[in-house]
Amino acid sequence: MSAYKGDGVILMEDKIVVKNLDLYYGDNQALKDVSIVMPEKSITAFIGPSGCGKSTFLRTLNRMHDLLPNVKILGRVLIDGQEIYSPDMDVVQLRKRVGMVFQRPNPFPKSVFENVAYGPRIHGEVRKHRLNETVEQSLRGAALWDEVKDRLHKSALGLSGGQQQRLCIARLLAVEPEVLLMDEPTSALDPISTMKIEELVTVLKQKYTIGIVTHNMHQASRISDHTAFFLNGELIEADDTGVLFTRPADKRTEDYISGRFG
Ligand SMILES: Nc1ncnc2c1ncn2[C@@H]1O[C@H](COP(=O)(O)OP(=O)(O)OP(=O)(O)O)[C@@H](O)[C@H]1O
Repeated sequence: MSAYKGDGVILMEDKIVVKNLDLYYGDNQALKDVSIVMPEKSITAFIGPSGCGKSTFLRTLNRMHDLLPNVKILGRVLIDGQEIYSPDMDVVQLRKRVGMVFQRPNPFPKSVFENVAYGPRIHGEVRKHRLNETVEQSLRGAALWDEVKDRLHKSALGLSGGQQQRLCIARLLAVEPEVLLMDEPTSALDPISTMKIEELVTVLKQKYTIGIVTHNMHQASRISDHTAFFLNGELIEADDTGVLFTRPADKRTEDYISGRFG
């Protein structure tokens, strides 16, 4: 993996290609000329000190900023070669293809079943047997089925934090996404729940392209294939995780991963 520079050839296995991306919140530039590729069916971790733009970057990949006023975005984001900021992009379809989970699990105050069935329903599925199948497959896919199969019609808010986070992942899987974005998905969880999510993520990469923001460098080195280091809105370095953590090319990366700042 490399930080994408210039107009080179886009490889088939590059699911996401970002070129010269700038993002401004009003006058504050939060992303500066970011160019990177995210290879298909692999995990890319985004690391860097607080406020360096990791979450902002992740949110550009499914146009989450569309919902905020005063945000200006320049540059290009391509998914499967398609410009996601093109005016004819269907944003509802984009968010189905590129799903996101957040730091705090946010299930709806509905049953486990209804949480997972929600997405397929809003995309038009009404057949009961199809919904049942999708809910079961998605919960299995999120390694949650065995824990909830006897309480499908009870409130999702009665689940533990770790179970709620896996439910949020099941909710994404139910609409058959291609890319899963995770913004510090384990930072509110205990070590056992964290381990279960980490195991799950490494299984999910067989089918999905995954981007994960983490403050935990052990986590990044344990689970990711590629790591990107951000500082003050700039992408300083992106490389295979093994390389970035052992032979970083930039002194600032080395200082960060060795704990000298951040
Ligand atoms: N909705 C917003 N409106 C205005 N400025 C914002 C908004 N969200 C983030 N910022 C600013 O953009 C910069 C990058 O923030 P961002 O949350 O992307 O960083 P981060 O690396 O994810 O931080 P953390 O690790 O603390 O979550 C910061 O200066 C932040 O204050």
